Amino acid sequence: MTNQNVVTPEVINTLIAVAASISNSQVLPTATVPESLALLGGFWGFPHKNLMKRLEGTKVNAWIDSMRASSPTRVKSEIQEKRSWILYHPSALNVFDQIIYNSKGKKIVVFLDYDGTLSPIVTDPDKAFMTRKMRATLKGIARHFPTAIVTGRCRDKVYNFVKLAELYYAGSHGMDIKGPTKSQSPKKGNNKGVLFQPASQFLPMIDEVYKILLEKTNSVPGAKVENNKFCLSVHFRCVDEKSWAPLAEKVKLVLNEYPQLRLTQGRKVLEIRPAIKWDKGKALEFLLKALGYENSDDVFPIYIGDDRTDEDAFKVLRSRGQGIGILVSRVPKETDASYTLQDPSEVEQFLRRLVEWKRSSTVTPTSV
Ligand SMILES: O=P(O)(O)OC[C@H]1O[C@H](O[C@H]2O[C@H](CO)[C@@H](O)[C@H](O)[C@H]2O)[C@H](O)[C@@H](O)[C@@H]1O
Repeated sequence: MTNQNVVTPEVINTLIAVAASISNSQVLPTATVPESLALLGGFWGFPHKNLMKRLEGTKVNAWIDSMRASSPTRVKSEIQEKRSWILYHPSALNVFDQIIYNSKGKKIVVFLDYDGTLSPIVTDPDKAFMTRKMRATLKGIARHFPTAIVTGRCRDKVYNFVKLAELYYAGSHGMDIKGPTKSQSPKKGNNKGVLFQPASQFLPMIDEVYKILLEKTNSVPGAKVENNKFCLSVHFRCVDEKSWAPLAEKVKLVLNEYPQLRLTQGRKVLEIRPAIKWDKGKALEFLLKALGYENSDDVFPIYIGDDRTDEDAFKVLRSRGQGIGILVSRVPKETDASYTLQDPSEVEQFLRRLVEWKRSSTVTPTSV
């Protein structure tokens, strides 16, 4: 039995909380789903996993359908469907006490995606700032728990947004890992030296492809190519939908010359990365090992993320039967996460509760 299935007296509270969250759930706006979504045959917003596999290397039309589905803001939602999704993936805020109960006696380790989790999705990727409140909460989290940011972004860039030296950073979808440069708890081991770059041999190739993509896409208004060091992002959030197909075609043509690279999708972004067996899930495992929890039952990892790439980490937690995955989403999506939060402000609330709980449960010796 995994932690996620433990039946305790608190389960009763959980069920009450879930029932409350269902009765509070709002009816989502009526559908404006592109027809292509229906063709994808899967759940709203997330094309079915098997289908996604088939999409890699197939016709550009399939990619376009998937591009349309990559950042759904409105879904065809029957109240019943939304309710059943909430039932299977309750709000982590509503089941907070249950989560704490399940973590009893274990060391909580916190893993956080950046875009869409700690910062809201904005049109300009260079302006995806966290709020001051989020930063203060994150500082509190890092004071009490080992904490890592796991992101598709370049590690240096995400560091410039977060600016907290006490965290672990796993950039480029986990292909660029670095430990804290400042320790919050010097007594508890020192992982400052942790540095892992499993795709370092791809650096020259990524730089080369970056330059080619810049040149090939500059005729597409709104397209933006971002160099994330070991990965590249081709953003189409600001591209007219009519130009999505030509843009995807250009990217695919370039990648045909580079079979060592693969193309995946995030939220209105095409992502190019080395075709190695490394992802956010592997980064999570690597970090747990670095922290001394490789084969330990005494750890309770909490991973919060909003993107398809975060599913690799949710899957790892499920297969280890440890900790919990929390998906950040307002709409039902196919996911391996156990719980949900609606947006970065709910993520901040959840993290703040974690800090408050830790503070109140830490016994401070009274002076005589
Ligand atoms: O793993 P993540 O931290 O979620 O990073 C994934 C991508 O995030 C960024 O793009 C996304 O956020 C942008 C800012 O809100 C938004 O404009 C864009 O449409 C989103 O896809 C980042 O810019 C990418 O390089 C990352 O791959």
